[in-house]
Amino acid sequence: MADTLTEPHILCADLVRIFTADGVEVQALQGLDLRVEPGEMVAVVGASGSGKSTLLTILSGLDTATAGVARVAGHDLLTMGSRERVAYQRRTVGFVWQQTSRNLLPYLTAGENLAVAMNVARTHRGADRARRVDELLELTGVGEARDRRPAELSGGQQQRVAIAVALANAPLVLLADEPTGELDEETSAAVLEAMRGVNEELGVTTLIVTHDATVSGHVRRTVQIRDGRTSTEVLRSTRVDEHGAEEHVAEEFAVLDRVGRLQLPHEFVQNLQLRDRVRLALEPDHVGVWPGHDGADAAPPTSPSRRGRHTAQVDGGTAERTPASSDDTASGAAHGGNAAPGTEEER
Ligand SMILES: Nc1ncnc2c1ncn2[C@@H]1O[C@H](COP(=O)(O)OP(=O)(O)OP(=O)(O)O)[C@@H](O)[C@H]1O
Repeated sequence: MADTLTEPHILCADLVRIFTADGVEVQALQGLDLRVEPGEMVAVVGASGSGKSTLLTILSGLDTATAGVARVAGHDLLTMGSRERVAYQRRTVGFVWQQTSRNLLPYLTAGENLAVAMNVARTHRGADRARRVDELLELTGVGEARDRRPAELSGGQQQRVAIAVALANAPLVLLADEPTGELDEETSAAVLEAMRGVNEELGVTTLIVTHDATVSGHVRRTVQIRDGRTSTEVLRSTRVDEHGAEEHVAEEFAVLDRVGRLQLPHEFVQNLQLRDRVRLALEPDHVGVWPGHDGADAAPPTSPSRRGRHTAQVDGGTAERTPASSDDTASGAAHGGNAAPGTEEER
C-alpha cells in the first residue's frame, strides 16, 4: 500500500477497460483520468454507454481494468490479490447501487440490514453496534424505518437505508452507481441531499456515478465522462458580491490529461467548422485555435505576441456541453482524439 496521506482517495490515470464479446473488442474506458481528494464529493455524469458503470465496477473491486492506474485509498486495484480485494470491499469502500434488491436483504429490517453489514466488516460490537445503527439511520433521515423491512418502505426511504448500510463498515470511500435511478425528481433531490449531509458530517470521500445531470446541483464538482474518458468538469462555488449577497457560481473546465490532450466541446468544433486538423498559436496567456482548412480566411491572424504556431489533429469531438467559464470561446489547445497540442510543426 502507498502512503494514504499524500495521495488522493481515488486516482485513475490512463485507465483502460477493453471487453471482448464474440471476438469484437469494446473499449469501455479509453484512458480515463480522475482524481478525488479525501473528503471530496464528486459526481461523474455521462450518457448511456459512456463507461460510468465500468468505472464504478472497477473502483468497487468487482472488475479489473485492462491497463492504466486505478488506486483507491492506497489500494492498487490492478495488482491487488484476492485476500486484499476482500478486505478492501469489507473495510475500505461502501457501495450504493441503483437496485434496492442489490443493497438490502428483503427479509431483514433496516436495522438488521445494518447490523449484518457491521458483522461482516467486524465494526461496532454489542451496545455500540445498536447505537451506531440508530445514529446512521438518523443521519440519513430514516430513523423511523429501523424496524421495517424494505417492502414496507418507499423507494426514497430504501435508498436512504441503503446509504446507511453502505456506511456500516465505516468506509473511507463511498461509491454510488445511479443511486437515484429509480426515483422521481423530488425524491432524487432529497436522497442526494442526504448523501451530501453524510459527506459533510462524516467526511467520507463520495463518488456518485449517474446519467442524471441534475446531480451537479448537489455537489461541488461534476466530472463529465464521454466515450470512456473524462472530458469536462463543472466546479460550483459560492461567492459574496459587493453588496454582501451570496451568489452561486458554476464554471465549466475542459480536462487536460497528463500529456496535454483535451477534448474540444462539440459546439466549439461545430461553430468554427473545425475538422481533421486545426491551427494552434501560443499567446502570452492562452492558446488560440483556428480552422486548419486551406485558404487565407482560415489562417490565424498575425499577432506580434504570437510565440509559436502549430497544427494539431482534431477528431470532431462529441461533447454535449459548452464551457461556461471561458469568455474566450476559441481558446484552448485543440484535440478531440489522440494528438497532443503542437505535435506537428506548421509548415
Ligand atoms: N461485460 C461487457 N461486455 C462487453 N461490453 C461491455 C460490457 N460492459 C460494458 N460494455 C460496453 O462498454 C461500454 C460502456 O458501458 P457502461 O455500462 O460502462 O456505460 P454506462 O455509461 O454505465 O451506461 P449506462 O448508463 O447505460 O449503464 C458500452 O459500450 C457497453 O456496451
